Amino acid sequence: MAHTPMILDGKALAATLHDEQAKKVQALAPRAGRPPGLAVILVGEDPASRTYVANKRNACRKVGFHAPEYNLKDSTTTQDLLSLIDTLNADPAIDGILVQLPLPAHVRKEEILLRIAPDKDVDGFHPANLGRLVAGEPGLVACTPRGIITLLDRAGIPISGKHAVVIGRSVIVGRPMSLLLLNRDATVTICHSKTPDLPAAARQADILVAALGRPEMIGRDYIKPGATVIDVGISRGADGKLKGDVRFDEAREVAGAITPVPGGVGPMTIATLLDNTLDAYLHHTGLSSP
Ligand SMILES: Nc1nc2c(c(=O)[nH]1)N[C@@H](CN(C=O)c1ccc(C(=O)N[C@@H](CCC(=O)O)C(=O)O)cc1)CN2
Ligand SMILES: [Mg+2]
Repeated sequence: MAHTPMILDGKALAATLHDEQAKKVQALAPRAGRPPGLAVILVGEDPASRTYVANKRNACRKVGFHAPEYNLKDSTTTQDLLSLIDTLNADPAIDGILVQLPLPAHVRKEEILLRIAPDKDVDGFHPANLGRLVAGEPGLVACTPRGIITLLDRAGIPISGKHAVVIGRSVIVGRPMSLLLLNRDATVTICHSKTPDLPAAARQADILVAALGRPEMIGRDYIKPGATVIDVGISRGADGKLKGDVRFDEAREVAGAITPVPGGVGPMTIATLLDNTLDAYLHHTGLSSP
């Protein structure tokens, strides 16, 4: 009989989370006298970024957030963006500020991310929040890795005591992912382009997180039978189809559980952005979760 892994359906879980978020907004907004507010900033015309930002704004509005959108020209300067962030930092209707990445090359990204008030940093990219994660203290955590933890938890996949291998060391995914897994008592190996014998390192994993950004690089030989495989990669092939970093058809024959692309990690990133904004809203209003 063919082996069938558990499919970790991020799209379905994101829809459930959005229902839960809408109920929380309904319960909390009358007490706070305002809904949660997320400012969504896009600079330039990158088509993928436009799609993600539209999806974020639509998700926010569906659950009842106040979600002003700032679509800025590619020629926007670092100074223009800093001024906008200062205004939003001071705006009591705004709980979270989202600056979609990548920014145009002429914008000084580090300066922008540093300017966002840490308590409104719903992407978790500010050094203050990264530092809290390193220290194992509560703070806002990057959406993709936090969303992956939620996906594992809701699927009942244990983390404590497991060996997790994270391929990729970006500040957006690989590094915070490794720390979140470590904070949940996994034994964590971080791999990257200079890791010798990457397949052998990956085969140690009970939980394998592929976030290297190389389409369909991870095949059967990287996966221990029964492992949970989380595919963070997303790129569009010449045929127009979305591809992950994992060869899904090979991986499904060995993995115990696996995320599809699309419909796995991506929708969880957006659902988690809303969870982070709700956390910031609770902090700002002094309310507790219903
Ligand atoms: N400020 C940020 N910038 C970026 C982040 C981020 O978390 N914060 N992450 C990525 C892009 N990203 C969110 O912004 C993102 C990527 C993919 C998806 C998603 O839902 N993907 C779908 C497919 C969508 C499609 O058809 O293209 C899926 O996987 O099913 C959501 C968010 C970089 N920038
Ligand atoms: Mg730059």
